[in-house]
Amino acid sequence: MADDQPLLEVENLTTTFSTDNGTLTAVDGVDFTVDTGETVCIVGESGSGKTVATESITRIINTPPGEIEGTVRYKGRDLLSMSESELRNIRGNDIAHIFQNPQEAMNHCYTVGWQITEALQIHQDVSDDEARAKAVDLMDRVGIANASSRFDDYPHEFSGGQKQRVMIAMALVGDPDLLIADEPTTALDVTVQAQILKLLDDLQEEFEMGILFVTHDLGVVAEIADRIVVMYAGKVMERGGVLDIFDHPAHPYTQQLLECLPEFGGSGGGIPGTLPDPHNPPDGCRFAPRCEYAEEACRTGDQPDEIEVAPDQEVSCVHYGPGGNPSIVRSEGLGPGDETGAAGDSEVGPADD
Ligand SMILES: Nc1ncnc2c1ncn2[C@@H]1O[C@H](COP(=O)(O)OP(=O)(O)OP(=O)(O)O)[C@@H](O)[C@H]1O
Ligand code: NI
Repeated sequence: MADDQPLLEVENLTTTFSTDNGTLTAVDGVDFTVDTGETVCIVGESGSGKTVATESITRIINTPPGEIEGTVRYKGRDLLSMSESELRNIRGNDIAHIFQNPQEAMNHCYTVGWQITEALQIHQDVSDDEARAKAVDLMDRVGIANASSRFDDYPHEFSGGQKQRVMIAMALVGDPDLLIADEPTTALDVTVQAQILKLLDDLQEEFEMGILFVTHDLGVVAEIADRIVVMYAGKVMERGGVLDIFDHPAHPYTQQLLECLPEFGGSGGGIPGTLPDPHNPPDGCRFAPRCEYAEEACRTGDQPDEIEVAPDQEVSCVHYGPGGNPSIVRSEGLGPGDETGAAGDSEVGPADD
């Protein structure tokens, strides 16, 4: 792999579904990259297209009714034009997924150890004894205490956090270079959530994985992200390094997401209003109907091209574009020194490590 080539490179990804009410565009021309060893978080409200975008990468969404277009390169190889059998080889081995509900992903009728062993033997030609030893080792590495004695326990004998640890162990069997994690801690209580995030962070270092992490929770993002991609209604609104986005969010949507956080003086509630109908999105910026700064220019044409507003920080907003006046948005946005609590000195701010 060339040094300058990202581990994962997604270009103009567009995923549509045919429904009884016509065609719905869940992901609409999205670009992003993930490098080895970095964590990229896709954030946005429910229905933004985060899951569909990540599940389009390895084509685990059903087509039909879905249809995926664009380019998805993994180590330079285009996954979208790959045969199903080649792709099956990539899934699990090179790219692993973990999901929100470990409950649903597990088989209740088999022991946890058996399930990890089974996953191992799909990927590696190892004897039963070797597979068992490796499974116990993996259980140990994901922090399951007394792994060898827990091997023959059934899923219901594990707590929610332990089940997610088991799912992570199963994801690691093929020694993946990219881990796609879709809200893996959302179903867990806050303490367990923090433990799982720490585990992923440790494993990332150990296994040198890139992580593509989906969440609607900016508190989680602050903990783990290197870079953030903010999605809204199938489009990318803003992207940048986590410190930059928390310190000086440029898009009004990003600003509002941050302002909702209790740590930033918000109520913890959501942004007023709802997402547009994905069958019939509005002209112009998708967020314009809910944006307090929206002007006529925001409601015409397509989603604005992304403009660089700081090194490696880009925003899709008319106010930053040609003829726009960024101070309209910036002046009332969160920024360093803002009295409601700038990211830099708030507890939710990302730890710089
Ligand atoms: N199989 C499907 N058929 C039709 N529409 C779908 C399908 N899967 C997803 N969608 C639609 O695509 C859009 C994006 O959904 P997606 O699940 O990606 O959102 P999300 O950002 O992951 O939200 P959440 O935070 O709730 O998980 C939504 O409007 C959703 O209803
Ligand atoms: Ni989702």
